[in-house]
Amino acid sequence: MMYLKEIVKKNKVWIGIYIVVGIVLAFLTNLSANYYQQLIDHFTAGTLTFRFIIIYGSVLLLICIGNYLDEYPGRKLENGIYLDLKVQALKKVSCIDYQTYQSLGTGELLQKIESGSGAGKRILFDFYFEMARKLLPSIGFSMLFIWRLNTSIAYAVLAGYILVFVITNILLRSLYHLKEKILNNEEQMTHFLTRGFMEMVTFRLHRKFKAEIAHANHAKTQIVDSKIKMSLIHEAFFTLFALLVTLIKIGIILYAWFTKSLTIGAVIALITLVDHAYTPIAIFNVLFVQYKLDQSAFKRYTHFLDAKEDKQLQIGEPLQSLQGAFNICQIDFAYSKQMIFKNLSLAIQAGEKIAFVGGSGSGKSTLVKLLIGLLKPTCGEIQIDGQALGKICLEDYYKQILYIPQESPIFDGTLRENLIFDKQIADEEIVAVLKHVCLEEWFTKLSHGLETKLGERGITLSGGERQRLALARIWFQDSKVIILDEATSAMDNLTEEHVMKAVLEVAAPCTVITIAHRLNAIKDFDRILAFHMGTVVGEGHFNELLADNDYFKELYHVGSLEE
Ligand SMILES: Nc1ncnc2c1ncn2[C@@H]1O[C@H](COP(=O)(O)OP(=O)(O)OP(=O)(O)O)[C@@H](O)[C@H]1O
Repeated sequence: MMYLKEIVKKNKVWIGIYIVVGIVLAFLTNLSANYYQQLIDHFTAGTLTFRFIIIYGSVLLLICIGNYLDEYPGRKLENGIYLDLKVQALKKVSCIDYQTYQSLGTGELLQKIESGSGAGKRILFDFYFEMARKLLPSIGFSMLFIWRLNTSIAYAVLAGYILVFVITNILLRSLYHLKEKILNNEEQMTHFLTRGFMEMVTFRLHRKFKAEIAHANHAKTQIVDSKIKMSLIHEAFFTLFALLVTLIKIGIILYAWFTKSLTIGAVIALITLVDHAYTPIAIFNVLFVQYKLDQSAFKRYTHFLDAKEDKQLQIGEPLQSLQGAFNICQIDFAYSKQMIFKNLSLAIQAGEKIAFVGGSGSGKSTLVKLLIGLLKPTCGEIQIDGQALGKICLEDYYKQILYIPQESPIFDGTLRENLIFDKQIADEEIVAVLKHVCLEEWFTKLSHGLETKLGERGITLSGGERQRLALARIWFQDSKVIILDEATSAMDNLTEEHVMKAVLEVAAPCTVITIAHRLNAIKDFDRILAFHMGTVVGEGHFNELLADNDYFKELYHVGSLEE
């Protein structure tokens, strides 16, 4: 509820207006029923006046105007709340803890956000606001007018309310179970859709789509069956409810007929008022059932909003001007139970060009993620320019470093966005940089130039083009530390050599940390660290390691054979 309270606080003025307008409208609607009774009675008694018709007409006119004016705050709040909840999800992603983020599935999460935002909007807008502005005032005002006309009928209407509540609560029990089933299956459905879309090539070549469609069909059947059952239960309630209202109306007519205590106007007004008193109850019941069911969808969404955050992104010691010296002091790190580093220590000088090499799974990418603060050591400390990395404000740190990840270095956006993000840089300057990364010719073929859309994960580019584009960012960012995780692995040898030369030139004053599998690419690096199962098993310049280190020699020869 904390998240909904925040939204209420943000929109308090409009919510206030919306509720007040609703209450006034509920009063006027019931008042009009009352005037209608008097109008009929005056009419039959021959005492109707022009003044009375004007007053009655004015009330009806005010209702029309009020209903129209009500639309503005109504639509503003309805759409605003739903979209605010979606924005909250993006805000959450911006500060979520990296390991928690890794444990989330895209498809299921998207469905959770979609269902949760809709549920949150309905909880506030369709339930709480409707209750405050329409249902409670309507019930209150109609009961008041019924009471004034006849107290016995008012008691009968109240007894009906109690009966309706009892039935609703019985129905809710079976509906909960169905709703949970629908939500689970809807999340599964989006999961199958998202993964089918993202893994199209793998699934097609492994002929997995048949099984995938069968899974999706199973989820579909479950959703459809559960939704039919839910509708049937809802409809059964409505039928019972319509019967109850009909019985009360017949009861009023019989009562008036036997007792002769009511005028024609009063009978008509009572029948209208019973509708005014019971329609909100019928609506309330639908909304209450929906509210209870929405709570389960909203809880699944708030579970994501409550996920662990990386507090260090905003809070921490300020980091002034970065020099780029790292000191890794006796760190331990494990992924759940898999120990990756035990008591690892090493130092990197400011301005040093250092490469991490080693077999697959030896921990190179994990170390890099520890150095950029995405992962946190379970023990020990990483220092940057003598300051504990675990205590500094990461936003300050990220302003001064550049990291090019192994997976998907290009995001869904234009070429310009992918190169300079939100900076303002002249086109000529951007195009000039493309020459350094051997993309000049490729660029001239683009029909939309810098505004060319690159597709999800840069799907319209070759692997080597993606990597060269990502490396071009080095020219646009004033970084003191550049970290590259296999940033040239998809390039041919010639292009790799040319691009790396240009990168090392522009990054001459910076600390450069790179992970490389192709060892020829790091011949000119100041120092190479060879990793094996989370420990450093070799350290030195390329030629030294090739001469003295068996593990490095093996990596080199196997790599050369592969090439
Ligand atoms: N998010 C994760 N959760 C659990 N285990 C992980 C996770 N990421 C990596 N690992 C495991 O940690 C170990 C080290 O992985 P890491 O990616 O650091 O290796 P690497 O040396 O960079 O390998 P490669 O050269 O193949 O990229 C591997 O055994 C890997 O399976």
